[in-house]
Amino acid sequence: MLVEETHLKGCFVITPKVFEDERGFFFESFNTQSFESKTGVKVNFVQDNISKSSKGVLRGLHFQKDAFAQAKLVQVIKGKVLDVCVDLRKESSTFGHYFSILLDDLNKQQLYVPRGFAHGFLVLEDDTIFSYKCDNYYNKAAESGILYNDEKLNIDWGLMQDAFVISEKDKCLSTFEDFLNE
Ligand SMILES: Cc1cn([C@H]2C[C@H](O)[C@@H](COP(=O)(O)OP(=O)(O)O[C@H]3O[C@H](C)C(=O)[C@H](O)[C@H]3O)O2)c(=O)[nH]c1=O
Repeated sequence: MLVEETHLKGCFVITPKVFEDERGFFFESFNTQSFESKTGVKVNFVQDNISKSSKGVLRGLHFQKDAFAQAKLVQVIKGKVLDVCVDLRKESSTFGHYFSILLDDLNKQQLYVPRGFAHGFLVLEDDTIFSYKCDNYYNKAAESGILYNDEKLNIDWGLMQDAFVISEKDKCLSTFEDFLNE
């Protein structure tokens, strides 16, 4: 597997080694030993999530607060997304900066999003299945987030601006300014 650190420290793009033959393909979607040796990050994932979305759905930007913060290893099982993570670590030199990447079932790439980040994705193909591992349990009371189109974050979501499908909850998320003043 190839591991490349992004410009956001601790956030990695992982390209697994895929074994293809006349039957199809095989790859290790996670291996603790390989992950830790290549990233230098010790992680203990405790929860796996899967969501299915239609084209145009935008989920995020989400994070869990404080002790309930989650690191995530995200990937697309079927379809394609523009995946985005935002550095919300106030001591970080890239605080407020984001990284985006196209994840799909062809490149089979994964993104490791450390604790202290907001995460979201825009779905670019119908019936996209998104799967991710979390290193902390879901805690509804600790859920928080930032508006996907926050002016200060200025995330480039591409050309589909008017066709997004967004939950009422996500439409009411905080601005980055509000997050700063919390
Ligand atoms: C996240 C989560 C949700 N739920 C329940 C709560 C709701 O009744 C239902 C749908 O939740 P929500 O609308 O928050 O799902 P997403 O919008 O896909 O949220 C996720 O989307 C972005 C991209 C993320 O990175 C987060 O992991 C996560 O917040 O599942 C659970 O039971 N467990 C969970 O871990």
